[in-house]
Amino acid sequence: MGIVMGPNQYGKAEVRIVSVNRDTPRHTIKDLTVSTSLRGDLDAVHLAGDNSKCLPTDTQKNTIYAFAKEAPIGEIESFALRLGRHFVSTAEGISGARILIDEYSWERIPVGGTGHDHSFVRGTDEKRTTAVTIDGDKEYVVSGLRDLVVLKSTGSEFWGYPKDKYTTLAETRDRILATAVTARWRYLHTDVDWAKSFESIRATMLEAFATTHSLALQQSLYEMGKAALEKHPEVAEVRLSLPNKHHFVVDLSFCGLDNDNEVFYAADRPYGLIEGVVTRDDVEEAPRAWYSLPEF
Ligand SMILES: O=c1[nH]c(=O)c2[nH]c(=O)[nH]c2[nH]1
Repeated sequence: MGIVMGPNQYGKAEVRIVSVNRDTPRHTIKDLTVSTSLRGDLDAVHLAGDNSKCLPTDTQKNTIYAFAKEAPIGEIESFALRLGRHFVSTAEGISGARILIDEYSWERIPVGGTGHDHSFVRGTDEKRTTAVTIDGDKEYVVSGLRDLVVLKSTGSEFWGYPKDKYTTLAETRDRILATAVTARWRYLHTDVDWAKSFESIRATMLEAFATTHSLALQQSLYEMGKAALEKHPEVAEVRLSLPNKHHFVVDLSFCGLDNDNEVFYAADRPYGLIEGVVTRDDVEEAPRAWYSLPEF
């Protein structure tokens, strides 16, 4: 019997970077959290502490900052591909890289018609995300979003489920349906207008959430993924993680009042967690694209 080193990766996690484009007096900003992970011939550092092929995580961090200065960051997918390709092509023994980026939204402070030139207000909590994986000569881009909070005040039912001696939930033909969408979708190639594709997939999933008369959050999940795939041939699969943000009708009978789905108690936990993969049935699976990704 022997003991061997299994799969591993290493890098700098959660590098915070804010980049200001000052080319004109009307500045633009990018606010990102970037994580790098390198993979490859790393037995020596694990087995013997031999660092000769261990590009320091500190250098990885510096590379992120330098790359942001050497050329415009652009879309997060392009920046992640630039970084990943750099590490794999220049670092000895490194054959793979995973670059994770979360982008935070800033909006111009609404001063004058088009907003202030260099003053911004943090947008919503929603993050745009990408996870780029380079594995030898293969490249995978999985983009998405997190914390997109949505709610339907009607158009949602939940009934017809099995009952047993532990069941207390009442069937409902009308309830609030609310969730914070985490979605990631895998692109089939890298020849993509990343910003346009992101905006359209987001809008398509929102429309599907709104227009689906939901008999279960699971059904809404499927409809959201399906709508995105139908409209976006460049996408192979969509993975969704949807916490069911329960809203309970408050019993106002103690003071003789009816409550016709007007006053709710918004519970923060526990919550149902509805997760699923919506995929084309004619594409190859890509487990490497998803390996060790948060939430999936
Ligand atoms: O849309 C729902 N799906 C469930 O699986 C579930 N379970 C539950 O208690 N409420 C709900 N709602």
